[in-house]
Amino acid sequence: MVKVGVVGYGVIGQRLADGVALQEDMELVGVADVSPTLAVRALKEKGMPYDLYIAVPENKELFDKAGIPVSGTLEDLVQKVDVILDATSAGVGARNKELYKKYNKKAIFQGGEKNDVADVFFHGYANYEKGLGKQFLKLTSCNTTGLIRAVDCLDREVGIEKVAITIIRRVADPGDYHRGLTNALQVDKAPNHQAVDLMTIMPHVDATGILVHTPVTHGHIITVVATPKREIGKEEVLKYFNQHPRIRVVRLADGFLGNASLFRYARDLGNPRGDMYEIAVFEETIVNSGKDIMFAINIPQEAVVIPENMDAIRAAMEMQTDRLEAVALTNKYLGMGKWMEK
Ligand SMILES: NC(=O)c1ccc[n+]([C@@H]2O[C@H](COP(=O)([O-])OP(=O)(O)OC[C@H]3O[C@@H](n4cnc5c(N)ncnc54)[C@H](O)[C@@H]3O)[C@@H](O)[C@H]2O)c1
Repeated sequence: MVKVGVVGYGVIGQRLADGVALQEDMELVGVADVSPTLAVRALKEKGMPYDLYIAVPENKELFDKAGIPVSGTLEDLVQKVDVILDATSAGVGARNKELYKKYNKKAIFQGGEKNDVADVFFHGYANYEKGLGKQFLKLTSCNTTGLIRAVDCLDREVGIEKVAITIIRRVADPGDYHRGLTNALQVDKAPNHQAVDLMTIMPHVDATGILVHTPVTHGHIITVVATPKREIGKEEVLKYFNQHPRIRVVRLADGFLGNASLFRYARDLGNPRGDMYEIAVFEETIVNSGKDIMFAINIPQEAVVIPENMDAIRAAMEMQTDRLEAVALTNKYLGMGKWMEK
């Protein structure tokens, strides 16, 4: 039985571990990672089918806190195995190599490492013989692995002289956050800073909230549940919003279905860059919940703060001492509230 260790229990490492466990002539001694990642937590929840070793011993406390049993350090694992499958984040394998060398163990690195990490750049079908007996092998990347399978298949049958390829590459794996938000939402801890900031400016209002990042660029949407000091209905709320030159009430029924409709409308208006200084309230979202009132607003993030910046100049420079006079001037010069003109 060849004893194998998997270092880096991420997207590839988890699958490598499962793969080794299925080989009847190999024994998976364990897997190693640096911290209680979600994959490591899932390993624990599955009942620790594989022993876990930690690559950064100082992080032991994090594993203890998460109740994840640890069988030793990466160095312990390396000593127990014949060969390591290193599936750590690109570039880390080259550093780990020193440890594998120290104990004279063989290691196989993944596509993210530089080619010079290994003695041979390896593909099971195309150059198996080149890997024979070598200490360090490096696998091809996912695309290259598949590509070579196909080209090698034909090459062995008929001979191939030339290939030209186009790669349409997926940008991230499911669940990845490190390449930005791709098909993913990201939740922040509560209270969100907007609620805290609101209380700084309006200390008489108790505010809290949750923020979820979403991979879109044309504006934020905020839902607000407000508890008024006296009962207030939709009509009254609408009346106040309708009177405000920096708040535009729009209707779903008119085609304002969300942030993108407003962005397009701003472009149709000929606004530079599709900017909108005003927020929009979606009329059909205004609803009572008991004595609370709830509604959704659109925030055009690129331009919405411009008017308040103009106001700040007015205040700082004491251009106007009266608030309404100041904001009215800002609004006038920015051409705000045109939609209110009948
Ligand atoms: N994701 C893919 O589709 C894919 C396909 C083929 C090849 N690869 C290659 O596989 C390798 C791993 O990629 P991945 O997508 O699995 O990455 P990943 O980020 O999902 O996993 C890497 C894991 O290594 C751990 N790690 C980081 N430093 C470590 C250290 N010093 N010791 C132990 N563990 C450590 C991380 O915590 C993480 O769990 C890279 O070389 C990558 O280029 C990835």
